[in-house]
Amino acid sequence: MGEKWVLMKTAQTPTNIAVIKYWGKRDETLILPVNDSISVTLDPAHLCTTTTVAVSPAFQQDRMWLNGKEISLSGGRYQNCLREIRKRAREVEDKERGIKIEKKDWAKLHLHIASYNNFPTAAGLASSAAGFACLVFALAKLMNVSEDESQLSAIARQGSGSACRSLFGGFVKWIMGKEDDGSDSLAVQLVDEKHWEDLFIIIAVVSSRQKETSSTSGMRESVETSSLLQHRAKEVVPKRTIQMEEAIQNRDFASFAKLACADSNQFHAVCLDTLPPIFYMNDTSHRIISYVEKWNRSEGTPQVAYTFDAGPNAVLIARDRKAAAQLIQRLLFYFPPKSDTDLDSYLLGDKTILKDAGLEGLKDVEALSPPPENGSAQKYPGDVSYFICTRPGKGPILLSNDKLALLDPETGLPK
Ligand SMILES: Nc1ncnc2c1ncn2[C@@H]1O[C@H](COP(=O)(O)OP(=O)(O)OP(=O)(O)O)[C@@H](O)[C@H]1O
Ligand SMILES: C[C@@](O)(CCOP(=O)(O)OP(=O)(O)O)CC(=O)O
Repeated sequence: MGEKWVLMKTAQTPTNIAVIKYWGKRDETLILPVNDSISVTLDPAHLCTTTTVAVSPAFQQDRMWLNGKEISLSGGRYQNCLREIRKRAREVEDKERGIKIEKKDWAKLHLHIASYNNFPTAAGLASSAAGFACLVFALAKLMNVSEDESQLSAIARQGSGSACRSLFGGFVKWIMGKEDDGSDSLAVQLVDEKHWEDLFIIIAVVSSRQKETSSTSGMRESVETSSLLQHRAKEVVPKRTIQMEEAIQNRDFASFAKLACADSNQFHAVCLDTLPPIFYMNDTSHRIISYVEKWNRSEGTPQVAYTFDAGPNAVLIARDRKAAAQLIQRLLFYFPPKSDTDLDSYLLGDKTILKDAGLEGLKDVEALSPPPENGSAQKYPGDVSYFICTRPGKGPILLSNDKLALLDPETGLPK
């Protein structure tokens, strides 16, 4: 194989947000969780990772570029994913270009990987989830791997636990599994993204700075010190998971919202029960919870569910477009943009909701009246960096348009 050909594949993979949280491992290396978790996949049109993987006999070593900068692949998580996917590589032939890679060649061939997140990395928007899922999915396609998405999810899991749930669209369950080798700890799709089309999701990005305690070290400390975590994993989550699956199957928003909010709150209670305590939410997060709770109570039935991962950003899931329009009015009333920010850069993603809410420009935002359910009309301009409007979305896809590849087809280096 003295030739200089480059063979590549590009994939796009969504992020996901857990509505029943994964928090705590029973095996740190294999990344095996202490409980099942359930997530909703977010529309990749608004939040996604794109990854191009390439192989060539000319490459001297495995290399990776993340958001344009070269990063090291020496970490155990990258190495575990690369090893597991290489083990499953099969023969690949491109007759037109006269390229043939035998199964045994993969052990010697090196890879180039370029990845781009269209949202802030390590800001609590699950970049590691989309990132590792995309890496494993793209490599599986390049290497003609025959394993299905669930089996691939068990490899992505070894990059980052939550990544296993990004191999599917819609609602996804990560089954914790029982085996010591992790072979039964994998993701399955509960329903696809068309099952519950009414849902609308608004993310309040409260801070896009990198967080102080990573999920990995935070959950390790919780496992070591929180007795609430033990109770949650043994007694609470098993029942809650069954109820959540039922709520999703029946599109029962009231139960869904009750369970999702309770689970987010319990996860943050576990963080507080950790020694030393971990604070992921801030005053803005707490305010959002309180506004949503008041509004839901005043309506008699939940309009919106909230959930927070290991950071202050709020993920708000509205029961339908009408509720989402009312929600955005409320959010923009309390958290208007700073005077130098225009509405177009303050609200990203699916902007159509602005029209539903009668908000065409900043003048309309300024004219919003205080939500009737809340006694206080105090506003907090600047406390939210921006909003992202999105919906439940589809799983990973292969991009066939070569123009979207992140590596140069001749050199295999970033474009
Ligand atoms: N596109 C990507 N491809 C491969 N790895 C990625 C990608 N994006 C992020 N990562 C990895 O994930 C790490 C960030 O993970 P981290 O858990 O700290 O943040 P996050 O996933 O954005 O937030 P959270 O998991 O709390 O929601 C990065 O340092 C990098 O190693
Ligand atoms: C709060 C969470 O987002 C935690 C995610 O943790 P990670 O999957 O980022 O952790 P590692 O497995 O150590 O990489 C809840 C969830 O996504 O279920």
